[in-house]
Amino acid sequence: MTLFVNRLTHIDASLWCPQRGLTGVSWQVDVELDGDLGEDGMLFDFGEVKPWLKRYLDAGVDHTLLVPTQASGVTFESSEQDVYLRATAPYDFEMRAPPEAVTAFPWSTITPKRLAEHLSLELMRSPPARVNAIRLALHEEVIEGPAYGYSHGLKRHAGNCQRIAHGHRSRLHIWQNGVRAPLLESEWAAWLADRYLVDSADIIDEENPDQLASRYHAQQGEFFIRLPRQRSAVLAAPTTVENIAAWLARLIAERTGQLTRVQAFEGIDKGAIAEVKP
Ligand SMILES: Nc1nc2c(c(=O)[nH]1)N=C([C@H](O)[C@H](O)COP(=O)(O)OP(=O)(O)OP(=O)(O)O)CN2
Repeated sequence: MTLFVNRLTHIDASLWCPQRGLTGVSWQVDVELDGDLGEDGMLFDFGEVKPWLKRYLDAGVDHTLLVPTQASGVTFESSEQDVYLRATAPYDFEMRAPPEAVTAFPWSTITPKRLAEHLSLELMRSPPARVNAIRLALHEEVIEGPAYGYSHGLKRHAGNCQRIAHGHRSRLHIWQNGVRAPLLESEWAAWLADRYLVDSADIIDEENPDQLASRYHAQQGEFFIRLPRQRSAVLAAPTTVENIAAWLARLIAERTGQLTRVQAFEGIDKGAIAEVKP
């Protein structure tokens, strides 16, 4: 017997991509379980499937930076105290963080399919009662229209969003004077794609003006990141989705002189709306 639950939860993370660099991802998670029925006629109570899988993902890959340690140009060092990542392609990148902020794989590239197979195997090391096979599938949300992936960290967040490089793949909706503005949506989504969004308060001095470095202390420990300034976007506030929506609405209203409303998503199905008069 096979039990399935589609879109059971989602993973929000960042990925070190040898072609694109730091990339924000959001993957919907589907699961199939093979096994035998119990006396209650169930393979595994649906009410328990979600907490079981979410607990595992939240304690693992979710809200981490996924690193393919065999990718060309990648140096990865880990100790009990912290992990250090240096990459040289497609651009110079450095990150230091507590170990739980990173998930490293001895691979040259990370794809949703390969990651799903790996997670399925790992879950099978300690399967739920009566389950004899686990198959996860990870896929991007189907988005008609513009979408962009970004990475960030929220140092004041009490949970895993404090991690300096986790990300999301998000829709972007823009209205001007009450009318959807698809051209602006495409332009701004393209500009935002694969950027690192940073609070100006967390930026530290860099000898090289082309580089941007950010350092902060949060509940989980010390975080540091450095990347080219042109791969970043600087906000004068923490990079919550509320502040991202307000920042974008203000920028677009100023540049176009029109009443602008922005619905910014943080990953799948949630976000914030801000409206700014020029
Ligand atoms: N009001 C806000 N709350 C939170 C924000 C925010 O911008 N505004 N941001 C975050 C984090 O950035 C985080 O990445 C959001 O992740 P989320 O998917 O909400 O995390 P959870 O695992 O807690 O949520 P699930 O729906 O359970 O996956 C947090 N809060």
